[in-house]
Amino acid sequence: MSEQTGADAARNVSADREISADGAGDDYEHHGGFPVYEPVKAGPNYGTFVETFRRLQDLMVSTHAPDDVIDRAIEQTEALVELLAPYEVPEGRSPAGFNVELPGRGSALLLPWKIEKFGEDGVRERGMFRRYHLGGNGAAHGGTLPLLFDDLFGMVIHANGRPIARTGYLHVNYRKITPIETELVVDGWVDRVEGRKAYCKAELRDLDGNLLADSEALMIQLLPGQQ
Ligand SMILES: CCCCCCCC(=O)SCCNC(=O)CCNC(=O)[C@H](O)C(C)(C)COP(=O)(O)OP(=O)(O)OC[C@H]1O[C@@H](n2cnc3c(N)ncnc32)[C@H](O)[C@@H]1OP(=O)(O)O
Repeated sequence: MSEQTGADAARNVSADREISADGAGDDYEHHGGFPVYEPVKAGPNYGTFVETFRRLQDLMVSTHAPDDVIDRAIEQTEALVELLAPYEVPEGRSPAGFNVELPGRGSALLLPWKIEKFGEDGVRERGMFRRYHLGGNGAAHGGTLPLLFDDLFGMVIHANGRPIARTGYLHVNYRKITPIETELVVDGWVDRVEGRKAYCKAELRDLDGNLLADSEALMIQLLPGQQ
């Protein structure tokens, strides 16, 4: 059995399919009208940076601080904005989203889940919905599940060796309450392919194997030039 972790496998697949900056030697149809991205490697403390912000996001929605504390928080946040703003870069040049060994690949937008398996037969991720993702009464906000599934399906397409695709539709069945702050597992795979259309499926389960939600999506391969 391979000792490769899911993140290793994801990194290796990306490296195998790495393409030169001008796209030379690459089947252009592989990436439709997408620019050619070179993965941007995160520095050693980037994961801590993102995790600290995630903690801040949790606190943003779970505190009721006095006005003077809010005033100090504004000051300190403004100082952070001033610190980071000079380093703003165009799409594709930030480590956010490119680092498969980090939860949510290092993007604060994505759910902080880690890749456990990354193969042609599917992708598995493990993680939690956090306080930031609360909908009501202990359950994850219903809008956060499509985010998890949609990003997973993008990975499923990549892991399956298919050209870049966009989501045509995404359907979610909410079967049971999805709790926050509880470790969960999601599995996604390509169910069938019809030309440009890949029909994908996914299941979100708790660690007792209970099905919390499942999803089906149509991922449509981009044509050359399609954004
Ligand atoms: C860096 C990696 C990015 C990874 C992306 C991650 C996933 C995402 O979140 S993508 C963002 C969300 N999705 C979008 O914004 C997509 C917006 N839509 C589009 O851009 C276009 O509709 C696009 C490109 C998907 C397809 O357009 P187009 O090439 O004109 O395809 P079109 O001819 O209409 O449809 C192709 C086939 O799919 C079918 N189809 C298209 N949409 C649907 C739908 N919603 N339901 C059912 N079938 C559909 C069509 O009927 C057609 O089938 P057939 O070939 O059998 O006749």
